[in-house]
Amino acid sequence: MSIYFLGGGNMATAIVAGMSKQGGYDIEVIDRNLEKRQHLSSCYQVRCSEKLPTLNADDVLVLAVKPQDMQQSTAGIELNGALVLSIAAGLTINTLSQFLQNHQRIIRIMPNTPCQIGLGISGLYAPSNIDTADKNLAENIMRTTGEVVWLDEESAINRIAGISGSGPAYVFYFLNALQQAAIQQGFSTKEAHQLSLGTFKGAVSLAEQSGTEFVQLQKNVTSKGGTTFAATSVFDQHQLSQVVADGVAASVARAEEMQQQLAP
Ligand SMILES: NC(=O)C1=CN([C@@H]2O[C@H](COP(=O)(O)OP(=O)(O)OC[C@H]3O[C@@H](n4cnc5c(N)ncnc54)[C@H](O)[C@@H]3O)[C@@H](O)[C@H]2O)C=CC1
Ligand SMILES: O=C(O)[C@@H]1CCC=N1
Repeated sequence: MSIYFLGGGNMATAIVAGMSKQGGYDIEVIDRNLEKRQHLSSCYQVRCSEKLPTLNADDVLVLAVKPQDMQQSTAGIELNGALVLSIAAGLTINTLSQFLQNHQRIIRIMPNTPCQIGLGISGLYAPSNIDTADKNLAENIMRTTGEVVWLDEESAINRIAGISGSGPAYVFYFLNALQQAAIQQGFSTKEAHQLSLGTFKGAVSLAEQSGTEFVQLQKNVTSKGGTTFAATSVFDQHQLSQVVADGVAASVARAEEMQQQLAP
């Protein structure tokens, strides 16, 4: 059995990194970009090529090109019954099946970039025609990259994209904002980076290890009339929680809109 990746960009590289670290998989990445192929084959135990070969029924094809490139990229593929795992946002099983000559052995996955270091979290959805062996295969592949959550309905893929799929970008956004604020307070760029990252690392590990609710952990930092309260009061005035919820809703709405636009 070989695992083929169609597209060797950011997300495919993150998954390949996780899988390579665990080992035991025969992986081939297909990318039209020479630099990407050179990067992948020099960093990981993978073969790289420009064109997908004819597949066998026991192979797995991971569709990892941009949603807008999927139809063109999959034209003429000879699957011969291979299992297809699609990580693309906004492309339903139905749409993918139409791109792939009515192929029916398709599982959707919504991963995220921390898969690269084995700390990803991926949502998986399989329609009712998919058997347990295929589900286990998909789950085992994604477990090499982190946590796995099975979803009961396909629409949940759009919703999980707005939380954990896009989520690392939200965290980096806040990290950068904290770094910029530290620079405004007179710290060097390097110090500001260390302070922001160290704060996140410590807070996330504390939340994980203590198992305490996030709200309680926030209270534990916040002295009455103190400095934290002064900061979080400003966040509340700007309704930062609502801003986050609106951002997530916009992400989910965009996935739904892409679904409409990209359906044949
Ligand atoms: N980046 C992320 O955090 C996440 C991305 N995804 C999904 O993953 C997919 C890929 O996204 P990224 O990796 O971010 O994009 P990317 O642009 O980094 O990678 C796409 C790759 O596909 C290659 N490509 C395009 N057409 C091709 C073709 N016909 N044959 C061979 N290679 C071709 C490009 O050269 C590029 O390297 C998307 O469908 C996206 O919705 C899902 C979850 C998270
Ligand atoms: O931005 C995107 O469309 C992709 C899907 C989830 C994360 N990145």
